[in-house]
Amino acid sequence: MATDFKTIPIIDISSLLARCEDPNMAQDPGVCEVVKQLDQACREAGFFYVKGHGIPDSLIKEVRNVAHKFFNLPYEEKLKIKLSADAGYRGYQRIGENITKGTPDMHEAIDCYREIKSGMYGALGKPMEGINQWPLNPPNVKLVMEEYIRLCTDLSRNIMRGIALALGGSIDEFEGERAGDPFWVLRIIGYPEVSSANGKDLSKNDIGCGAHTDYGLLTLVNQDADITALQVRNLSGEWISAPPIPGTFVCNIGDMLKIFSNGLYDSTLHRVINNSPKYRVCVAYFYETNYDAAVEPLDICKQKTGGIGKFGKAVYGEHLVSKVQTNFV
Ligand SMILES: N=C(N)NCCCC[C@H](N)C(=O)O
Ligand SMILES: O=C(O)CCC(=O)C(=O)O
Ligand SMILES: [Fe+2]
Repeated sequence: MATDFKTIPIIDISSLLARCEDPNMAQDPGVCEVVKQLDQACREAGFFYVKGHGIPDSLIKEVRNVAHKFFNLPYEEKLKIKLSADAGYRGYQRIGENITKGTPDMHEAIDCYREIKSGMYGALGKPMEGINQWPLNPPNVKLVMEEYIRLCTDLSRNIMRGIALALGGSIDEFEGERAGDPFWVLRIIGYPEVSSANGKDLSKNDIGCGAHTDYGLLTLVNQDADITALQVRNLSGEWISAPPIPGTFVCNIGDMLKIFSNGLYDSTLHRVINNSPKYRVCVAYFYETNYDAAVEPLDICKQKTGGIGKFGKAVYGEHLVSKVQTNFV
């Protein structure tokens, strides 16, 4: 984030999506307009809303609906899919189990990752090996989430095509060894409401998720309507709210895109505070590079930023593992 933005822009990406399979898409005026807006949003805020994304609203709501049903179950039921290092950090974490910068977060969640078959990435992949622990109750979670992940993956790939053009690259800049085989992460998150009964007190700000950046390329946030809780930090340190807007996802840039773009785009700090009297659900989908991608500034981005690489090479899988290994109590 390079500016004191006060609001988060809304970008209608329908004309980008309509041309995404066209090899001459970069010449299309409608695509050019979306690309221009993406570039501005990524430079200024690192956050934007996408509308015209094509994912059915019924599925977006169903995803949050099954999440509410799961979090409403008794603790013993939720513990049946408890997260552990042995399960590849997949599964359910209770409120306070996730830690951000040393402070327990006031959220519970189910973490899911693209599956890694045993030995697939050698020692690099080992900590994340495991199969996802989908709840059996409510019964349709796996089915709904797998369909949702499929659509979010397609959508993200297409947004990344627009971002590739925005950076002055070719449309397939983030294909192949970079992100042709994207690793994805799904976090199904619940933030308790404000009430003295669960230890939350109106007079203090309990942090649902402390200030952090996301780890990969792009995040798609599907948040409950009517509760404003997500906040994004601008250059002077003010927290700008990202309220839910019907028909949109909140979309933000992760650490790997910051490196690829040589800092032209930043992975903006954000946090979550649910000060409402209602339990809040958010389902965050993270589109990441190939698990074993070696990420370094793109030449086209170095040229735009003084010619010198500002970041060394990072291996995405190492970055992810260093995070998950310190994220839990
Ligand atoms: N995969 C992602 N981005 N997860 C976001 C969780 C952020 C909080 C985490 N404890 C942290 O400190 O990173
Ligand atoms: O709950 C939200 O709105 C965002 C959650 C988030 O930032 C994350 O899980 O990385
Ligand atoms: Fe985040």
